[in-house]
Amino acid sequence: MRHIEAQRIVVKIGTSTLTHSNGKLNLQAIDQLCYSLSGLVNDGKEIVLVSSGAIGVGLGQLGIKERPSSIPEQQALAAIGQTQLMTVYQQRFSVYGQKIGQILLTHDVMDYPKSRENVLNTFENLLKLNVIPIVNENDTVAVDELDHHTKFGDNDQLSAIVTTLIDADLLVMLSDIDGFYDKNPRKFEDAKLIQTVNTITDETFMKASGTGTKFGTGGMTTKLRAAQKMLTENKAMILANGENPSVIFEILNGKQVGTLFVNKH
Ligand SMILES: Nc1ncnc2c1ncn2[C@@H]1O[C@H](COP(=O)(O)OP(=O)(O)O)[C@@H](O)[C@H]1O
Ligand SMILES: N[C@@H](CCC(=O)OP(=O)(O)O)C(=O)O
Repeated sequence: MRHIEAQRIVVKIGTSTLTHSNGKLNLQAIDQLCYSLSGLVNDGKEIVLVSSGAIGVGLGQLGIKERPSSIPEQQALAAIGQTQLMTVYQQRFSVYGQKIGQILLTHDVMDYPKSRENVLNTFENLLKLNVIPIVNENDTVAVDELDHHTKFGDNDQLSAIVTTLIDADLLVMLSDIDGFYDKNPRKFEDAKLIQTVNTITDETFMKASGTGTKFGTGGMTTKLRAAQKMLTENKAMILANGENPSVIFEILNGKQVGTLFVNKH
């Protein structure tokens, strides 16, 4: 058993968990996610959801099989997919009487004190109202250019930024894999799950590689960067399989699932 005490929790869910490999929405996962998070709010927890999926859902809607490589095309798909994604969240959360709000952010939100303050105020007020803020990167304005501090398409690190900004106790990262392994389990059958990570070094990064599906973006590397930020902030992160998002209840009950990234005390 693990001792997990968390009141304010950020949950990040990736495209590969929200969509099937044919590009269609994984309604079972989405429904279970909405049910679980609503249940936690009813139990008095403060929950923020960082949800990817805009580009993946946009692809599915247009019936496009491959993710285009150009940023403008991806941005257009995100604009299409984000509204569909929020519509589905709105429908599914409302079944459980749960209200939601949308927050679109860029990675540089922490760099500008006024933006930071305004975003934080929005989060605090939504949480006070028992609303679940649903965050995604503002894909339309985010670009990967040297004159701009943002990096397009990395919600793993964005979720770590949000966790830090709102001073949450725990970041739960739901992916399409059971946790962090000593090598990529999709390539190596003998890969072993690591249950706890206390420090992240270059050696840790050597164990990580790219994405598991054609819709995921950062692979394990961006998840490790997020975990690294959490350890620097003395916060905890759990990486677990989001196939059944109700796994969050097991996590909060201290069951040994996924990989826990935490500083040694
Ligand atoms: N050491 C590792 N342990 C676990 N997964 C790894 C590792 N190295 C690479 N991966 C890959 O990272 C993938 C998860 O990242 P990604 O596809 O970006 O998912 P998401 O859409 O949830 O962000 C896994 O499916 C796996 O293929
Ligand atoms: N903002 C993008 C997601 C970027 C991203 O980090 O995706 P993922 O690797 O699936 O978590 C979108 O909504 O499609």
